[in-house]
Amino acid sequence: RSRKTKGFKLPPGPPRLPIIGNVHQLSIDAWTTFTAWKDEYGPIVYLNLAGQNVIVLNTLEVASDLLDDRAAIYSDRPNWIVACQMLTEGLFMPFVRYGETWRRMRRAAHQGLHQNAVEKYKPIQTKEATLLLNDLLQDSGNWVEHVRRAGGSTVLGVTYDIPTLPSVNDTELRLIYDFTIHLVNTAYVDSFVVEFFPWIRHFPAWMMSWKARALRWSQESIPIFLSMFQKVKTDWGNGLARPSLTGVVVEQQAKFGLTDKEVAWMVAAIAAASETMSGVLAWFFLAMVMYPEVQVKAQAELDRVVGRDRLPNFDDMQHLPYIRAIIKEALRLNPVDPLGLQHRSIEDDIYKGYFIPKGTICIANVWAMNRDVDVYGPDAHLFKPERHLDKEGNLCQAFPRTKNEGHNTFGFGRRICVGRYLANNSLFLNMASILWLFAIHPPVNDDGSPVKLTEDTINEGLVVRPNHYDYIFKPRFAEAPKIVEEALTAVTQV
Ligand code: HEM
Repeated sequence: RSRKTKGFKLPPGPPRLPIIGNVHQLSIDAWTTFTAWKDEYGPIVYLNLAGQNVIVLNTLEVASDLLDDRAAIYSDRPNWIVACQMLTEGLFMPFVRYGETWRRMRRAAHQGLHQNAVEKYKPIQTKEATLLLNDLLQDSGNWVEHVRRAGGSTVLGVTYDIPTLPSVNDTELRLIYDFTIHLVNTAYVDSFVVEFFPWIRHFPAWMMSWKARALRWSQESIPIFLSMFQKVKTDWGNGLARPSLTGVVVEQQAKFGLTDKEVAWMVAAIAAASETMSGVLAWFFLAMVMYPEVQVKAQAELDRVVGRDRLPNFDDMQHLPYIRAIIKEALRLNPVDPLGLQHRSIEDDIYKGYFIPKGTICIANVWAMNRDVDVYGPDAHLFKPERHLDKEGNLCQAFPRTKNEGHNTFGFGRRICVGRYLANNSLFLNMASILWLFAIHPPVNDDGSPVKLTEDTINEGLVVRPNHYDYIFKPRFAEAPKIVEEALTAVTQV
């Protein structure tokens, strides 16, 4: 402890046990525990996880003060032994430590995904949104697979210029999906204890079945990522590739100073983000049936602006503020990542009279911030798109420090989600098109009674989704399926 920090206390927190500290108090839905602790201990809660200092940031004020305003200190990631060191060679972008390699990756990713750069991906997003409508028309019972396919196919199209993937079981989609799920599960569940007792990692693989398994699939996945990247690089060199994120990076690879292996990992991390999109759409469907008046209002806006002779498109975006407010509300009320991604501090710090030691892991309780009654009012727990609109019905920036989003679901500071513009565009076109085409009705039991809907969650590791429900999708008007069919012919001919 330096002289500067001497005499300052750690933030308050729950009592700890010897050796393990607060480890036993963590659960799969830790955001509910953290939110309860907010009332007891305040906006910053200190935990000790078997010697590791952790702070939970429960309000936007403290999270933004530290992770945004003091980003030079709070932009590192925890040094996860399994996820970072053992399985991804320290190169999986969301886990990469704050330093030169991350800076070079981030610059390259930004170049391909900033607000203007994502314009060039709109044709891919339009095609995928139309395909999704058609899939839902043909077979709405499998809406989860269709939504997952569309999200994955969009992101893989954007990253590797891969043509539309027809099935959720397509090889590339499965690879990315399995890789991410394995990574998250191995890192957070199977090998959890290694993070707190690092010497366990040296135990032989036969004593820890996850270790052999994890090393095997990691070694199998890496060459596939490299070959997907190499294909785009070769096509780009031969003038065969269409616009893609990998293409953008390959074109300026020397400028970014990234090796082939670093680009391959960076792009794989971006492709792995596709699951987030299907999670958000799952929450959107639930909101549309739990709040039918919102659905009706959105469809009135679509009828007024788009009409019933064509599908919505990106040119309609600025004229559909209510739909855009629905996107914000879907991301706010039930964030797919209720605890964001952990940051880590690289220097001792003093904040609000508390000592925050160097190396502290910072967990942003996004769920609590997005439902904070001091920010969103007493109806913070309700799905209410109007909160993002002014009296004239135009989008307004009612919630300072949320980077014009109206929520905190894309994270903070220098590590804020680099794919957020792409994600917002895809969410817009999917939500607008689905609401244009379908009236979404709540599921019913075999005896015709309504199924009880709740906001209970399923934590899949990478994303937190609602329980599965069999919604009923009915075209809103007789000509709609024909219009979708014509639009499909047009986009698949491009
Ligand atoms: C609605 C969907 C999405 C949500 C809710 C989301 C959320 C997040 C969050 C919370 C973070 C961590 C921010 C922090 O550390 O404070 C993050 C990081 C990241 N996201 Fe997203 N994301 C989404 C979609 C995407 C998409 C579509 C892509 C790629 C095209 C993407 C690529 C990334 C990458 C590469 C990082 C790591 C950034 C870094 O560590 O510097 N995300 N995302």
